[in-house]
Amino acid sequence: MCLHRWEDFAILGLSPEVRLQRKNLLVDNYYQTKVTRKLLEEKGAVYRLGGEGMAQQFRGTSAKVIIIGAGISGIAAAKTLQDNGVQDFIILEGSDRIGGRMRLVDFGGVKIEAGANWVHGIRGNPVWELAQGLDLKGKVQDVAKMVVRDDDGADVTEHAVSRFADLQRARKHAHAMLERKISEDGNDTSIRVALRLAGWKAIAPVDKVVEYFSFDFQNGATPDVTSLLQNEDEETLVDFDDKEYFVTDQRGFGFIVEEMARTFLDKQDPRLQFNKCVDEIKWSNQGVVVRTSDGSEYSAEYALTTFSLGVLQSDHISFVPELPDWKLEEIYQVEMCHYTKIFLKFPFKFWDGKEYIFHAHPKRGYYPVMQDMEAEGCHPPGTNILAVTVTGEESKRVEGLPNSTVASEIMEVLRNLYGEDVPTPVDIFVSRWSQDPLFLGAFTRIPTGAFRDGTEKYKAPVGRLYFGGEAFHERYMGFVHGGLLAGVDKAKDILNAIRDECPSPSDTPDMGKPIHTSEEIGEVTLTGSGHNGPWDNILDDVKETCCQNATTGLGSWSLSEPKGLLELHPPEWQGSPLL
Ligand SMILES: Cc1cc2nc3c(=O)[nH]c(=O)nc-3n(C[C@H](O)[C@H](O)[C@H](O)COP(=O)(O)OP(=O)(O)OC[C@H]3O[C@@H](n4cnc5c(N)ncnc54)[C@H](O)[C@@H]3O)c2cc1C
Repeated sequence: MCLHRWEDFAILGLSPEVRLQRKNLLVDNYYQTKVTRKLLEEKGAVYRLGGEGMAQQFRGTSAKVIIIGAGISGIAAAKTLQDNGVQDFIILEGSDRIGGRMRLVDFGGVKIEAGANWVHGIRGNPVWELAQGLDLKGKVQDVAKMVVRDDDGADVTEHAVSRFADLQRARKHAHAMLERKISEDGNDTSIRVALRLAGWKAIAPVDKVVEYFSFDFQNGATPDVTSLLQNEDEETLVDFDDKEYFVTDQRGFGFIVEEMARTFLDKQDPRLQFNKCVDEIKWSNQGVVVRTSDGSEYSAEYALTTFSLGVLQSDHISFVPELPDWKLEEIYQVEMCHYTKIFLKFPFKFWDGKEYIFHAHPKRGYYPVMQDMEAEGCHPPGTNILAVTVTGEESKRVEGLPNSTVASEIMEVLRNLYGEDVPTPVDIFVSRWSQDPLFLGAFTRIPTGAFRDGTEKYKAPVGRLYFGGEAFHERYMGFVHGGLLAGVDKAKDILNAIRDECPSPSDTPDMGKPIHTSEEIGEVTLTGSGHNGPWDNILDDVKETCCQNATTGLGSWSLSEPKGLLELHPPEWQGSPLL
């Protein structure tokens, strides 16, 4: 950290009793952190977080960086910091596990995925590389292995296949329209408008389910409210490929996050703290103070949130001061979609042995997509589990119902499709992401007209508070790979900011001459309020820290203690250990 102004010192541990005075100073960052931690953790010293009038009486833990959330984004961010020499971070996770929206659940004798299940796009997808590295079992889905049944159970697959082809043609027209719009005015419209102009109408139940599978099942929302400019480009398809790998590995999709964490976090690593639900974030240009619902406080020079967009848009977190208008505008122009996965266990299997069973119901989106969980390459025969997905408004409705009602609604559908002999399920699981306060929805989606001004502001931090998580990846929003890459990118932004604080002498022409002598660096004077009371101990701590620095090769610091003043004479400039 370069200390330029008097206020900058406040973050180091200022209190009315302690003064840290500046004299042309450039202090080793590692050293400062240690002193600050000692002041705060061991002595419980009260200090002010400086800057913009944000005075804060603080009792808590401090670190260089706080990461909020231990989903794939938070864990990837922490690993990126660690790999680049920043080990002084704390991860605060509201639940008692890592993985976030990658969650394995015991159900009906096997383990099923309550959240993310597919690696979307294989070639070049970093998530695929991680999955391959762990030999994660699963299968590339083959949508051709489908059956489409109308609400009376009649097999209408042939007709549906021709309508899939019609929709594909309409999408090509829509894509041409998208290119034209980009080159002409850049004005957005909905996918619905583009499809209609291309001659596609979804009136018949078969058309509705064909369209549903092509859009809602992927985006979690209808074409009516989905951006043509942002969605029809389908970056994931373009950058990777159209293969979809359905993970059935009994270690779970989230195993990739667990394994990533294992590479840099010890089993009981105190840097990863569970059941720490953040409810307040104070931010400024000097640092961040985070409060959790159990009353604990954490301060850091930088913080990264990886909340889902649903959480960010809720009133569960208070930002102090309120986020600026430009940031709120960016956050509220995108939306959290709703996506519910339902698993039913039956005493025996009675449904079509196809990967996908589509239900063409007059009401669009009414239990429309089912999956045989013992199709080839999935779970073993005899598992007798059927998966059903609902999205959007239906998802919200279904998540508000008790399991018994959801089961009866699905039973009615199944008895229409397969006859009255269909047995009653022995168990049911309904994911309820939209009702879980740690998620409040499934994933981010982009409505029509979002990002008219580009995504720069969306990506930007406020003060020293950075925004990660899948919602903040400009290309792969909504996906596991978006979460992963957003975590890595934001951690790199923080690393860059740390580097910019204390550029090494060689690359800071504006610092004038290289800093090499203690005289040029200056000195820090820590003045106690006398030699009685706790400040004696703090001075001892400072001495101890300096000695530690010396033994860890960070340079030797000379100490003198004339008349209640402790003068620290920095050693020859070594560069930050973080760089
Ligand atoms: C049903 C469903 C199906 C999906 N299917 C796929 C799929 O097949 N393929 C795909 O690529 N993507 C899919 N996704 C999206 C994918 O799961 C996410 O994009 C990805 O997991 C997001 O990771 P993240 O780290 O950004 O966020 P999260 O996984 O949400 O991690 C954020 C973490 O923050 C924690 N947290 C939240 N609030 C607080 C708080 N106040 N204090 C402290 N901690 C807090 C949460 O507990 C969580 O652990 C699906 C999502 C859902 C819900």
